[in-house]
Amino acid sequence: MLPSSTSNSISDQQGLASFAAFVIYNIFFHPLARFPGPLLYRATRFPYSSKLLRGKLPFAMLDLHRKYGPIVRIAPNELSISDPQAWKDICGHRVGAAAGQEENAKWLPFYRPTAMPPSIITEDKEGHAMLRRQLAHGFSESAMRAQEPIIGGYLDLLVRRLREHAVDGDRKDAVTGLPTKRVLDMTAWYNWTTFDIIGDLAFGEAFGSLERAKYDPWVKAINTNFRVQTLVFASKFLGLSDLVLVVARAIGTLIGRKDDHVKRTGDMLRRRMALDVERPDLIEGLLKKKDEWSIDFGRLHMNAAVLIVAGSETTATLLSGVTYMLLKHPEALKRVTEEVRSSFQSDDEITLTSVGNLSYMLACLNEGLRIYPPVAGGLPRITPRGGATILGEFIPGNTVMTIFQWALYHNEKYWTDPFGFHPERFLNDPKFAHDRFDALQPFSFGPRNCIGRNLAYAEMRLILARILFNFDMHLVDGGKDWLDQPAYVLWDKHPLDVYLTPVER
Ligand code: HEM
Repeated sequence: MLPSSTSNSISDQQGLASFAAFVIYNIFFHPLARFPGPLLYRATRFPYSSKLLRGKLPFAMLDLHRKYGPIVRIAPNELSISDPQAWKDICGHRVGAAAGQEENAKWLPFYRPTAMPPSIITEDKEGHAMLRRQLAHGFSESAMRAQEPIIGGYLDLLVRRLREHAVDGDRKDAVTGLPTKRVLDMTAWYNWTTFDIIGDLAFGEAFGSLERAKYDPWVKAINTNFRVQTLVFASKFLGLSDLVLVVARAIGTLIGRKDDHVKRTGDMLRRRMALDVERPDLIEGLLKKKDEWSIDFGRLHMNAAVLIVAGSETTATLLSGVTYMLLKHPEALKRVTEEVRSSFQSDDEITLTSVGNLSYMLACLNEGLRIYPPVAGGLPRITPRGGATILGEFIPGNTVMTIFQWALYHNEKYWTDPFGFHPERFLNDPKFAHDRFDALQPFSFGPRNCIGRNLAYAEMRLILARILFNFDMHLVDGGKDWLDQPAYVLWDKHPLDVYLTPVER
């Protein structure tokens, strides 16, 4: 029998040899070998995983696309694709030249790195089509009109709570003699607002965050959960068993709390189901025809939870980003504030219909979506077994393909001054005539695009209009670059500290 040190060294050598063979295969013989990219990215998934874990992947993609062009091999089996046409080719409806072609499915190791039931986001084509049909009514124009009073109630509450919190009634400023201003983290306030709204629209009751001016623990856990999912996904490729262990423990502790959350949201959903009236909310479509098609409570619950996550964090992120960009650009802030204040005499004139006329504010929101897309990271798809044609190139089967929004929106090939905040680019300013507006798809594209797009725009316009109408805003730490944040799939947002001065009328 060999001594254990000798057998270890033999197995070490074997391990090394098979790793070397794996690397050589990836670089020279893999079906993606002809695609350009840095050697280390083509050879292994280490550089990708390391950037992903540090929240730097979308930024790294911009550098790679500048150097290698629109198709870059960023892992042995993955291409990053950065071109306006990519949306149609990868995510678009299978019509025209693509008619009859199979869809590029969502890449499940990324979307579901741990065992969890499927939701509308991760369902297969048939399951997705059915859920989408059932949910469509809740997101229709008429449903949104019916939801307006529900949303309006939370916006009244937001303005009231901000007026109460903007100043410290007990302390006076030594110079002005006025009550001392309080620092408000607008990121949190936007989060509380959108979570309360979507809680009501998906479960029939709010989380009570605005009322308490405090994060609900379930909401807080969502962010942690996103990061844990990223860790699990990346650590699998890195083969870091220690890290996986840490992750597993982290999940273990989370699961302890997660059981409470699952029970709580389950109870919320049961209460909503027990309501014996039709309610114009998002979940109604799934409940109404439940008897005609089979959706069990578990799937219903999962989809309600997805509505909460998809429909709140994203909208709050964009509002935080736009607020920051406006505060950094006083000219734009002045113009948008004037637009809002000259359009309305009182809060109740700010409605779904009337905010539709605020064209400069819409341009600010669109520029915000470009500079700070809420879904900054990539959402990978996989080609069908027979391959797919993307940007006129044949891509072999089982290739992972990803569009990184942040990288696509900051490439000077498609945008004039891509890092500058220029709302006028969306108002036909000739300076930006060559911009590729078709590149901008913050809500994704095709049959699996965002079903909540109109609701998101409605919320963003209503919330921003109410804030600008009621408050003057100043950044607390004017010089800090708030946009310098880690980007995973979503952003890991810093607090956005602002002073608010209520406008008296
Ligand atoms: C600025 C705000 C928003 C942004 C940027 C955004 C972005 C996106 C993106 C990029 C996707 C595609 C996900 C994928 O391909 O895997 C998506 C899907 C989805 N979003 Fe949004 N979203 C926003 C607001 C909302 C709102 C308010 C809701 C309301 C509940 C919502 C509900 C959904 C749902 C249910 C899906 C899955 C749709 C499907 O698979 O058919 N989103 N969103």
